[in-house]
Amino acid sequence: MRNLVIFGASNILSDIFDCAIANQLHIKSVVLHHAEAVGERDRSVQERIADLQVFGQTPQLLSFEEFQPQADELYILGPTTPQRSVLASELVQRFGLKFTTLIHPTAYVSPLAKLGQGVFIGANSVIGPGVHLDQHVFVNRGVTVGHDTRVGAFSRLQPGCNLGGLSVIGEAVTVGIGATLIERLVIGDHAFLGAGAVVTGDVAYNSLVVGVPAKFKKLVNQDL
Ligand SMILES: CC(=O)SCCNC(=O)CCNC(=O)[C@H](O)C(C)(C)COP(=O)(O)OP(=O)(O)OC[C@H]1O[C@@H](n2cnc3c(N)ncnc32)[C@H](O)[C@@H]1OP(=O)(O)O
Repeated sequence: MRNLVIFGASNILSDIFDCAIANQLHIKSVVLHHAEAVGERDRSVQERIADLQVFGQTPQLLSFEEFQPQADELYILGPTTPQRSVLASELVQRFGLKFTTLIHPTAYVSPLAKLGQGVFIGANSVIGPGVHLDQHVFVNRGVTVGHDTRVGAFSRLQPGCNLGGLSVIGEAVTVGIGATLIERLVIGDHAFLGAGAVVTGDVAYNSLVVGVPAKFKKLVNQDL
């Protein structure tokens, strides 16, 4: 069994656990690089780790300072930690880490798609031919990405969103839960497409769009 080390915690940590278990990986540790902010409707990383006991898994919780790479480990970033790109660069510079891809066995990834390092693909997602997911893209459950669409580094595709073909999605973009994008769009870096939006036109960088059809709401400053 290969050992998985996860950097950063969030509410989607359990999805990474789930995918690791489905891939028969041993979840060795969760490394926190900043204090966890647990809101009153959240569950803590300790509670999530406790859930794993029934599978005989007891990952260690480590601080960033305690982490030292060991032989036979696979690495992946947690999905929603602040400044994921800064964390990834630091891990590469300090330790020369390479990140694994983690794909749920129920997902379909076209053999004609390309995945960068650190890409996560959740259960029942479908990645079409000619798609390119750049490094550390996080694809949640039940997402479809149409043929030849490119998704930039550190972007997040939330559950059940559907992306048409031939689009170019920037870096650190969030596509909200259940959003739909028609084909041939250009979405700027750090844009946020709200839950359930139907996006029928290009979106400028740092813009939040919401609604059906999606309209500009405000500027956002997403730091993924
Ligand atoms: C497994 C999981 O749980 S994964 C979870 C994944 N989660 C998501 O995808 C959620 C995505 N988040 C959203 O869609 C949020 O509503 C956000 C990020 C767009 C809200 O952004 P905020 O900056 O907090 O905006 P705020 O809530 O103040 O709303 C601003 C305005 O936009 C409207 N608005 C916010 N979200 C939406 C939406 N999805 N669709 C339509 N209108 C919306 C609000 O009603 C408000 O309108 P008003 O100005 O007329 O009052």
